[in-house]
Amino acid sequence: MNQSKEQRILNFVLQNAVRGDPCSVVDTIDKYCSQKEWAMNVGNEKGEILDKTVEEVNPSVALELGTYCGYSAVRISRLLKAGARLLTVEFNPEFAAIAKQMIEFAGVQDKVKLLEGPSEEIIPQLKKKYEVDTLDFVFLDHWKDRYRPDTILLQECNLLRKGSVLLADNVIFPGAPDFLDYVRKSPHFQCTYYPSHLEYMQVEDAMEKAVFLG
Ligand SMILES: Cn1ncc2cc([C@H](O)c3cccc(CNC(=O)c4cc(-c5ccc(F)cc5)cc(O)c4O)c3)ccc21
Ligand SMILES: [Mg+2]
Repeated sequence: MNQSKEQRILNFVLQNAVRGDPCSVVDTIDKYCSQKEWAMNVGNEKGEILDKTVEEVNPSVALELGTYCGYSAVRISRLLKAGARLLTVEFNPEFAAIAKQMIEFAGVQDKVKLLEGPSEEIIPQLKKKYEVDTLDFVFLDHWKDRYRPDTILLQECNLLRKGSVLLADNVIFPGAPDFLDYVRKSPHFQCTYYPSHLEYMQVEDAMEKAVFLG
C-alpha cells in the first residue's frame, strides 16, 4: 500500500536527522517540506515566534491542540525546563502514530504526553485524568473553527489562570476570524498580532498571542 505523506516525512527524518537531537529533527522536517512536499507544520519562520513565546513564558505545563507529525511538539519541548511537560492532542490515529515515533526519535518523549482524541473531549479531562491544575501556555494549531469554542471551553474548565498565554497559528491563512474577533473583543484577553508567512510559502499568515487576564 503506498505510503502517506506523513510517513514519508517520518522516514526522511529517521534516515537523515540525528537521533536524540530535537533541533536536527525540526531542521530535517523543514528541509523535506520546503524542498520535496509541503506539509502543514508551523515551519521555521512562525516557529521562531513560537520559540520566543515559549522562552518568554517558560511554561511548567503546556498544551498543544493539533499534533500532526509532532514538529511543534518537538520544537516546544526542546525549550522546556527540567520537569516541565507538554500535553499534545491529536484525534487522527495515523497522525498520532507518526508523531509518537517523531517525538521518540527526537528524544523528548519524557517531556511530551500525546493524548489521542478530539480536543473537546480531552480538555474537560485535563484536570482529573491528566492531573493538570492550570495551563501556562496553549498552542492552537488544530481545526481553525475549533479555536474559539476550545478557548471558551478552556475557560469553562478553569484551566486558565491570570497570565496564561494562548498562541494561535494560521489566524490569516487558512484563517480563524471568529477566534480573532472573540479574543480581541474580550476584556479577559490582552492580544498581540505577529505578522508572518505561511510555512514554506510566500503567502501572508500571522500568529495571535492572547494573554488571559483572569
Ligand atoms: C478537534 N481536534 N482535536 C485535535 C485535533 C487535531 C487535528 C489534526 O491535527 C488536524 C488535521 C487536519 C487539519 C488540522 C488543522 N491545521 C490546518 O488546517 C492547517 C492548514 C494549513 C493550510 C495552509 C494552506 C493550504 F493551502 C492548505 C492548508 C496550514 C496550517 O498551518 C494548518 O495548521 C489539524 C484536527 C482536529 C483536532
Ligand atoms: Mg498551522
